[in-house]
This record gives sequence, structure tokens and C-alpha cells, in this order.
Amino acid sequence: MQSSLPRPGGSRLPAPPSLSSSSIPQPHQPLGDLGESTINSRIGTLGASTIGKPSALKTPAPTRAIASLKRPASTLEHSETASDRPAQVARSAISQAGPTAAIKANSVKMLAKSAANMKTGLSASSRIGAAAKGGLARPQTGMNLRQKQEVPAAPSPTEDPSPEDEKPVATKKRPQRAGWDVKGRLADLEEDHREIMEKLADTNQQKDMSSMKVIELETIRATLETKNSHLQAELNRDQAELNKCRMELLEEQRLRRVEADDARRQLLNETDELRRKARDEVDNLERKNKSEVNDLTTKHKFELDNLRMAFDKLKMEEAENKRRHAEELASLKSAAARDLEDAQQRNKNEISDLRNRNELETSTMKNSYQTEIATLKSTYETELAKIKAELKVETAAHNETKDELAIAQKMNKDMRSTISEQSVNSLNMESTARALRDKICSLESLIADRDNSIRLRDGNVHEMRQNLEIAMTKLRTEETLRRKLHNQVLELKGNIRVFCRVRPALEAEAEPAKIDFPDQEEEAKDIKLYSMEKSTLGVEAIKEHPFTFDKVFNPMCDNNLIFEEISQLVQSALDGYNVCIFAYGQTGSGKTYTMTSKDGMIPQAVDQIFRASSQLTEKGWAYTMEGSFVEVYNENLNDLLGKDTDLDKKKIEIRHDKGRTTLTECTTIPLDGPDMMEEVMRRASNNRMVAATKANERSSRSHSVFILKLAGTNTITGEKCEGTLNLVDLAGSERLSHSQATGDRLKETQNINKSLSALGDVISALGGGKEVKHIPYRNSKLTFLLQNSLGGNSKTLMFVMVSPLQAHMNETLTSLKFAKKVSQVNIGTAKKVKVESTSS
Ligand SMILES: Nc1ncnc2c1ncn2[C@@H]1O[C@H](COP(=O)(O)OP(=O)(O)OP(=O)(O)O)[C@@H](O)[C@H]1O
Repeated sequence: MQSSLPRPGGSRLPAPPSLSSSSIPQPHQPLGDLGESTINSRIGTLGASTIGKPSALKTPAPTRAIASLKRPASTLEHSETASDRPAQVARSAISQAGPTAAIKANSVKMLAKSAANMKTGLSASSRIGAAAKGGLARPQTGMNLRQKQEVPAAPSPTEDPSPEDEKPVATKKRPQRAGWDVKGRLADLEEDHREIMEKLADTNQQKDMSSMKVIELETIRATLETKNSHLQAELNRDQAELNKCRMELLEEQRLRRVEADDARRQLLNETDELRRKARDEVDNLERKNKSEVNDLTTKHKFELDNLRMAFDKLKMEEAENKRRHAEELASLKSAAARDLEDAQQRNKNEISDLRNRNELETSTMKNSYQTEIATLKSTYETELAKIKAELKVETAAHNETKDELAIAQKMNKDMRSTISEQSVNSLNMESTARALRDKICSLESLIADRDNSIRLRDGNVHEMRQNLEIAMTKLRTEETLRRKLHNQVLELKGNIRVFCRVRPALEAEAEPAKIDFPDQEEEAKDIKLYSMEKSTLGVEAIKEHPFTFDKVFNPMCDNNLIFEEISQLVQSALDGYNVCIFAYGQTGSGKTYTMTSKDGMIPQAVDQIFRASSQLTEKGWAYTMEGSFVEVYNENLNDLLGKDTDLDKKKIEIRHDKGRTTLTECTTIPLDGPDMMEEVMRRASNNRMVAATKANERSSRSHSVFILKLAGTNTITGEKCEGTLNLVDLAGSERLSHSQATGDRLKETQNINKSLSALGDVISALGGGKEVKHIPYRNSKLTFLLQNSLGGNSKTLMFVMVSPLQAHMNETLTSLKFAKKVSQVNIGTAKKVKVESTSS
């Protein structure tokens, strides 16, 4: 059996030097001399690699070995009778079982040898007996017998070429006994038999331990899976709850903010309105008051001035009257005095005349004169009384004026009281204004209260924000945990996963192959194909070809369903892993349909990445993405996003630096949104069409690689990550006979074979573990391009595409065998691409 993967072209790939010691279980590997630790470590490796591969767990290697051990038990019974077939039986036991079986087989062989020895010994003893009877004890015969007995014990390369015979089960070395010492030799054989049985018991114990370990590992795997699903469900529930809370919180915040704003605005409006009204009222009142006071003051002043003037006039009139009366009185007095004097003079004259004349008459005359004086006196006195009465009237008038003045003064007083009343009014108004001011103050305090409550609400909002922040931090922690768990789950599932997809038969296609999907309703991991095989005798019989992969998709499965299965792997690229997804299969098996059709893996992967990255922004992650699309044709790289005129002309170099791959002179398009992807796909398909005119069916004869580079930074935690997603549509894997191809076709064929077998070699070498120092990435452009995305630091998925046609059965079987080998490779645990974090 060869240790290399089968060459996609049907022939086997050259065996990589390390593959004999790789972790792929090799049925013919010499395991008889493996120690317990080695066995345990193998079991450990098997357990680790088969966790997450229930198919593998169905018949784990040790169990298979145990199962096969049951067979030697029956063989043991036969071997005692059929002593001529011991080596053959042992070989078959070894080839079917592991190290335990090797030991068992050894014991079977030993028993067989013992039986043979016994036979020989018995025939020798009978012959000795016969010789003794004849009296001839011939040592020669003894020699011959010994030689005969030693023949079956000697390892013969033709009889027993298996490596376990090189190191047989050790039994105690015993002194050689003479051929005639049958009893002694029988005792030795029994001793050997006992030792072998002891070893067999040991081996059984080891086998039981191994079984226990397998059961233990299975339990761990089941627990891990349950735990993981619980955690995932919890995480989903938490996330949903958190999203709901966040939405509610945001809605509440928005409502509160709107409410608070409305209230504040209404309050401010009301306050402003009240203030304005109060101010207007106060102003009006003050203005009215002032004008009234001014009016009254001017009126009073005017009236006072009038009164004063009237009073002054009256005073002047009084003084004038007084003066006139005094003058009149004085003139009357002087006139009266003059009249009196004149009269007196005249009288004197007359008297003297009269004295002279009639002294006698004087007395009579004296009386008349006296009477006249009395009359004059009374006239004078009447006139005086008259003047006095006039004075009295004047005085009364004066008093009247005085009264008027008093009235005016009273009026003035009234005016003053009115003014004071007005002042009181003004004071009242002031108090009203003060009350209004108080009201304004109370309103202001109300506003302050409202402000306080708003501040309180703001505090609540702040608290809610803090809670939200805490929730976000929790969410971020959970996101980190999710990433870890997600990647742990994927690691448990194995780093190379193989999915098989059978496309539906197209309308024009006839004669479908018989293909069964035995467990589609359950795990969907199995596929069974049936082919007609001719036996050596020329009899035709149906042969079953069962295969088990990580997932099998029947023709009814659409691209969406398939993407669901790989979406977790795509997510890993966002988490900072290098991911490689291949589509492998013969031409027309559905590779391009699966990878690049409208709802194919490439557009859906990019869509998911955009969706997931935008969801991650709220957890602080910001991603930049750029895409390149290249074609590997005839071991040359072509830029599918560049100018079509550069195809097959421009030389693109591949450079690897610290785990990063760059392509010189290759177009890289920054992807800002899923719409950009349409442009990328359009350009790539245009260039492929142009290329197709250069070489017929070129799409089947070239590998196309879509490279999406993702760089993420968490602005909150300072984490950084870089991942690459490679989506590869491989060239058709069908066998192409070199002899039929010539010229360009031959070159194409050689290059396809070279790159596909290089891919197989790289995967084989990766499965060789630490002992393999060299991984032959440089053997082809394709493997060199994908160097950083194939191997320990990456996660790989291979789609093996299957055509449903009977005509393609042979190619299909070859593809499935290749895929089976790939699925058995364990390339170790993927590690995140290391990027220095900005946080300390
Ligand atoms: N799952 C599917 N459902 C419907 N039609 C499919 C499916 N898979 C493939 N086809 C059809 O089968 C045909 C061949 O498929 P496709 O071109 O994808 O094969 P391919 O392996 O990429 O071939 P090539 O190597 O020539 O590129 C196409 O017409 C495609 O539309």
C-alpha cells in the first residue's frame, strides 16, 4: 500500500518521505513493537482528531483493532489443527489489527510453531522408539530430526515477510534440548505457551484500557458539544435580550428626552409669557400711575397757582380797598375837617359878625349852629357808619376770599390726599408687581425644580448609559468568549474539513448514476455509490463504494443551505484566522456554480463578512477589507481585476513576509460595501471571458482564487486582528491522458496535474506532524500562493464536487478517494494571525 494521496489523475501521488510516519493510520505499519505510551499517544491523537468527526468515532481505530482481534481467536483454534497456515493467519490478523493484534498474532504463530514442533517431536520419538526397537540408536537420525524441527522456526522471507516477525514476541531463552528429549521440549513449549498467554492477558488489559479511554474521550466530546451548544444558545439569548434592552433603553431615552425637551420648552414659553405679561402690566401701571400723578400734580400746581394768584389778587384788592377806604376816609375826614374849618371859620366870622352884630342873637344863633353841627356830626357819623359798613362788607369779602382760600387750601389738601391715595395705589401696584415678581420667582423655582427633575432624569439616563456600557462591556467579553468557543468548536471539528456536494442532473443529461445518501435525515455525512465491476472470472456484480465526510449535500441542497454550513468558517476570518475554501472536482461537477454563482460561496461570504463586521462595530470593532482575484493558469498568475490586455503578459510575483502574502502588480480593491463585490465579480468574469477566447475551456483549465484580506481594530479594547479568506475554484480534476494531449493542451494538463498533486503533497506533508520538516509549498504556484492559508495557522475546507452521471462514475470515485485521504489528514490546531495589540 502506498502512503501518498492518490494522484487526482488516477495514478498515485509520489509518497512524501514522511508519510510513512504520519498520523494517518497506516494499516501495514509495523506496530507490534509499539510501547504502551506510544499506543496511548496514538489513541490520544485519534481521539483529538476524531472529536467533532462522529463518523470517525463510529469505528475508531482501536475499536477496529479490537474487532479484528476477535477473528484471530477463531484463527487460533484453526491454527492448532492447520499447522501449515500459521504465518498466513498471523499476517492477516496483523494486517487487520493494530499493535495488540500483532502480539496476538505472534502468540498464534508461536502456538502454531509449538503444534508443529510437537508433531515433529512426536514423529521423532516414534522414530526413536522404532530405532530402539531395532537396536539401532543412530545419532545421525537425531541430528536430522533437530534440523527438521528447526526449519519451521526459522523466519522465511517468502512465508512471513511481515515486519512484526523481525521482532517476534520474546520468550525465555532455554538450553537446546536433544531431539529425543521430547518431554523436556514439551515442557519448554508449555512454558512458552504460558508466557504467551500471560502476554495475551496483558494485551487484553491494555485493550480494555484503550476502550475505556475511547469511551472517556467520547463522553468528553459529547459534554463539550452540549456545553458549547448551551453556551451558544445562552449567548444568543443574552445577545437578543441585550439588543431588546438596548432598543428599549434607546426608545425610553428618546421618549424621555423628547418629553423633557417638550416640558422644558413649554415651561420656558410659559415663563417667558408670564414674565412678559407681568412686565407689561407693571410697565402699564407704572406708566399710567406716573401720567396720572403728573396730571394731578400739574393740575394741582395749576390750581394752586390760580388760588395763589386769586389769593394775591384778593390781598391786593383788600389792600387797595383798605387804601381807598383810608384815602376816602382821609379825604372825607379832611373834607369834613375843611368843611368844619370852613364852617367854623365862617361861623367864627359870622359869629364874630354876629357877635358883633348880635351878640344876643348869638345865643339863639348858637343854638341853631349847634343844631347844625349836631346835624353835620350826625351826617358825618352816618357817613362814617356807612364807610364802616362798607369796610365791614369789604372785610366780609376779605373773609369770603379767606374762606375761598381755605376752600382752595382744602382742595389742595384733598388733592394731596388724592395724591397720597394715588401713592397708595402706586404702592398697591408695587405690591402687585412684587406679588407678580414673587410669582415669577415661584415659577422660576418651578423651572428650577423641573430642571432638577430633568437633571435627575439625565442622571437616570446617565445611569442607564452606564448600565448600557456595562452591558456592552459584558457583550464584548461575551463576543471574545464566543470567538474563542467558536474557534474551539471549529478546532474540535478538525482543521481540514471535507464537504461533498452532488449536483442535480441537468435536463439534457441522461443515465444518472446510482447514488445513495443513507443518513440525510440525520447527520448527512454518508454517501454510497454503486458501480458495475467485473470479477476476474468475467462475472459482473454491483459494487458498493461508501464514503463518509464532514457533510454530504444531496442534489436537493441549494447554495444557501451549503453556505449555512460554512458561515462559521467565514466568521473565523473576521476573528483573525486564515481560511481557505477549495472546490475540487471534475469539469462540470458544479465547482463554479458553488463558488461564484450569484448566490455562491464568494458573494455570500462577502455579504456575511459585511453583515458581521457592521454588527461588530457596536462592540468597538472597525474592519477594513480589500479583495483581489487571481487566476493560476499554466503556472502563471493573472490579475482578474486588472486590464484584460495584461492577461498572460504581466508577471505577478508572490511574496511572503511574516505570515502575510502580497502579490506584486496585482489589483487590490478596497471593499467598502457589498455593492463593491458586484463590481469585483463583474470585472473578474469579464477578464475570464477574455481569457476564455485565448484558450478553449480555460475556466476548467485554470484555478481561480478570490483573496479577501480583513484587518480589524477594536477601538475600545485595543485588540487587533488580521485574517484572510481564500475562496478557490480549482481546475477540473479529471484524468487527462498525456498521450492524447499535444501542444498547449499537453502543457495545460501537465500544469494542472502538477498543481493538484502539489496540493495533495502539501496536505499530506502537513498531516505528517512535527517530524516533517519540509512542506513542499514551492512545488506549484497555487500552493505557494496559499502558503500562509494552508497549514497550522489556517482553517481549510474542501468541497468535493460530484457529478450525478453514470458516465462520470470513475472520475467521481477518484475524486472521492482523494477527498477521503484529505479528510483523514490532521494538520494541527489553527492559530490566530498574530498582530500586535495597541493595548499594553
Ligand atoms: N447545484 C446545482 N444546481 C443546479 N445546477 C447546477 C448545480 N451545480 C452545477 N450546476 C450546473 O451544472 C453545470 C456545470 O456546473 P459548473 O460550471 O459549476 O461546473 P464546474 O465544475 O465549475 O466546471 P468547470 O470546471 O468547467 O468550471 C452548469 O450548467 C451549472 O449551472
